[in-house]
Amino acid sequence: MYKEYFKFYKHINSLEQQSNIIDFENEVNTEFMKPKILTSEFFNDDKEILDNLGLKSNISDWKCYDVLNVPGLIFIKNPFTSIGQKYWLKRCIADYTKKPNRLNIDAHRILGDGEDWWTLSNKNEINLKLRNQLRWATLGYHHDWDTKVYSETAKSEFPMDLSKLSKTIIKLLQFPDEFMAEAAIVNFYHPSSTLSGHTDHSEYNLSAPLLSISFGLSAIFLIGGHSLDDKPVAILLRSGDTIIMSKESRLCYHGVPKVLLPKNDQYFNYDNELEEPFKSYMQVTRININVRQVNNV
Ligand SMILES: O=C(O)CCC(=O)C(=O)O
Ligand SMILES: [Fe+2]
Repeated sequence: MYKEYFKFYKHINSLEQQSNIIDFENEVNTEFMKPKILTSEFFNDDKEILDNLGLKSNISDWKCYDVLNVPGLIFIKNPFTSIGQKYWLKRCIADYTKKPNRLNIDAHRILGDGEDWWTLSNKNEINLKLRNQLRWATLGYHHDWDTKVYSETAKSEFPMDLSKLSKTIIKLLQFPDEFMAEAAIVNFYHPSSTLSGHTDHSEYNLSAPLLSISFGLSAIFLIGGHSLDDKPVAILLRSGDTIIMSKESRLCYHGVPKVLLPKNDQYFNYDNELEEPFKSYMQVTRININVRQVNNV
């Protein structure tokens, strides 16, 4: 079932007549989602912390939902300020892609000693091709995509700011345990990119939630059950939208069958006031930051 739906959504060209896609921009459809009430305590005490992390500091601006078809899946409608989005985008593009973090293009040996992907991609026209070759960066524990294991020998320091952001969002959602951000994958998508259905099961701690933040182009996120035979639901993710995979949903099949160009998404919300070269890169890019706790405490 999952694969058939994936194929279907991969080939759609616009959102028109796609009434099956859950779109949190529209009226809240109580059949699919339940608004989640956050207590104001944290907000009142820590407005400054939220502001420093690029998050909206008023509780009334946070719109969170439980996705009823997928128990444990929480959707947060863009909790970032416009300044916050720009900050995180630039961190992903220009900083998290530097050593010691690992990139898919490391294997191609394109970057010389002391060279980094973003600086080199912007040096001249020829290197523009390099821009499109980056698909992912791993931070903290570097996930080995071949062996699918996290190893103590393949590990670098996890960025403090991203750790703080993840901990704060998890705390706001009133999860009982403190979240330890130990591994992250930053995915870079272009309009023709897809990510096929998979489960993230390599972490030793599978009861901790997984945090997934998207920026830039909108995309269809397809999430099913614990088996590929379960019927999936399609959710539209726009810039800033954040999802938490916890409890049952933590081990559900999920993927990205479609990245949408702005002209195909009437509610495209990304207010591209970036300076070059970030601006032109983000016109054709979706970034997803996937943060995981690896170990048990
Ligand atoms: O891009 C997304 O929204 C999902 C990424 C993902 O599932 C992963 O990196 O494991
Ligand atoms: Fe995943």
